[in-house]
Amino acid sequence: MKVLVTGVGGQLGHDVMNELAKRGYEGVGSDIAPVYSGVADGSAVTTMPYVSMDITNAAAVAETIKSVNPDVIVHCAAWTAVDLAEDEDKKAKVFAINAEGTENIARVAKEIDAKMVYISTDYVFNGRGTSPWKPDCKDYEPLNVYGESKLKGELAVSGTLEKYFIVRIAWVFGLNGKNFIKTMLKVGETHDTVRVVYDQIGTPTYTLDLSRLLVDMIETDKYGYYHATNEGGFISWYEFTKEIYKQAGLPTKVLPVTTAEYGLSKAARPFNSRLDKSKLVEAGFKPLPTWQDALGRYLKEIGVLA
Ligand SMILES: NC(=O)C1=CN([C@@H]2O[C@H](COP(=O)(O)OP(=O)(O)OC[C@H]3O[C@@H](n4cnc5c(N)ncnc54)[C@H](OP(=O)(O)O)[C@@H]3O)[C@@H](O)[C@H]2O)C=CC1
Ligand SMILES: Cc1cn([C@H]2C[C@H](O)[C@@H](COP(=O)(O)OP(=O)(O)O[C@H]3O[C@@H](C)C(=O)[C@@H](O)[C@H]3O)O2)c(=O)[nH]c1=O
Repeated sequence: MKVLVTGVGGQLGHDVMNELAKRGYEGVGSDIAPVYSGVADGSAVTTMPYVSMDITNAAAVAETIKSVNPDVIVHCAAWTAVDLAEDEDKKAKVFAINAEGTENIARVAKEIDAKMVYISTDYVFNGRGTSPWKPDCKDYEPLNVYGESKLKGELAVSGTLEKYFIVRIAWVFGLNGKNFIKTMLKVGETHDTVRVVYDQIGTPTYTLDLSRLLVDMIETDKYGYYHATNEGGFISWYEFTKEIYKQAGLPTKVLPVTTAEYGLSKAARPFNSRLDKSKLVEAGFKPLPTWQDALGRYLKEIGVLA
C-alpha cells in the first residue's frame, strides 16, 4: 500500500509517516516547504520520500498526486491557528487551505480512485448542551472561521468521494509542532499562577496514538465519519492543565475561570466538545489509550520526564 501524507511538517503528519514506516508501508510525505521541515528527531519521516506541494494550487496538486499515484491519501495539512483565522485579512487564506485545498485533493483522489482520510475537528459543532456529538450528526454550526473552513473541507470530501474517512479529533498534542501542553509548560516556568477556562469540555488526542488508529482504518474499507480522541473521559482545559503540571512536577497554581472571565480569545469556541466515539468500537477499531496515560508518555517524548 502506497500512502501520501500531507502536513508532515506538522504534528499529526509526522507521526502518521512513522507509523506507516513501522508497518512496512510505502509512505510519501508532503507539505508546503521545499524539503521536510519538521523536527530533526532522526525518526523515519526525516528520511522518507518527500514532495513539496501547496494544496491551494489545484494544478500542482493534480500533477504531484498523479505522479506519486498513491492508494491512499491521509490529509493532515491545514491552517490550525484558531484565533489568527478570525483576522479579516487571513480569512481568504484559511478557506483556501482548509476548504479549497481539501477539495483540490479530493478531486484528484476521485480521478485516481484513491482512498482519502480527512482530519477534522470538534469545532464544526456549536457546543450547546452536554450530550456527546455523534459522528453522523449533521447539525453543524461552527462558531469560528477555522471551524467553518474545516466543515467546508468535510463537505468537499463527502460530496466528491465514496471511499473516504472523515475523522474528527480534538485538542491535539504531538512532538512536531505547537500545542496547548507546550504552551502551558512554558507559561508555568515563568508564572506562579495561570488562569484557565473550566467551561469548555472535551478530550485531548495524542498524535502518536491516533496515527495507529488511522493506519488501522486505511487497511479497511469501513468508510464514513468517525470521532477519535484518547479515552479517559471528558475534561475541561482547566482540568487538563492541572494534570499537565501534576505529571510534569511543576508547582504552578491553576485558577479556574469562565471563558468570559478569561477574555483573551478572539475566536468563539464550543463549550461542549464532547465527541461520542462509540462508532469506532462498533466498527471493530481499537480505542486509543487514556489521555492521562498519553500525557505521561508525551512528557517523556518531549524530554520533560525521564
Ligand atoms: N491541532 C489541533 O488541536 C487540532 C487539529 N485538528 C486537525 O488535525 C489535522 C492535523 O493538525 P496538526 O498536525 O495539529 O496541524 P499542524 O498545524 O501541526 O500542521 C499542519 C501542516 O500543514 C501545513 N500547511 C499549511 N498550509 C499548507 C498548504 N497551503 N499546503 C501544504 N501544507 C500546508 C503547515 O505548514 P506551515 O506550518 O508552514 O503553515 C503544517 O506543516 C488538521 O487537519 C487539523 O485541522 C483537529 C482538531 C484539533
Ligand atoms: C493559553 C491559555 C489558553 N486558555 C484557553 C483558551 C482556549 O479556550 C483554550 C484552549 O486554548 P488553545 O489556544 O490551545 O485552543 P485552540 O487553539 O482553540 O485549540 C483548538 O485547536 C484547533 C486546531 C482544534 O481543532 C481544536 O480541537 C482545539 O484543539 O484554553 C486559557 O484559559 N488559559 C491560558 O493560559
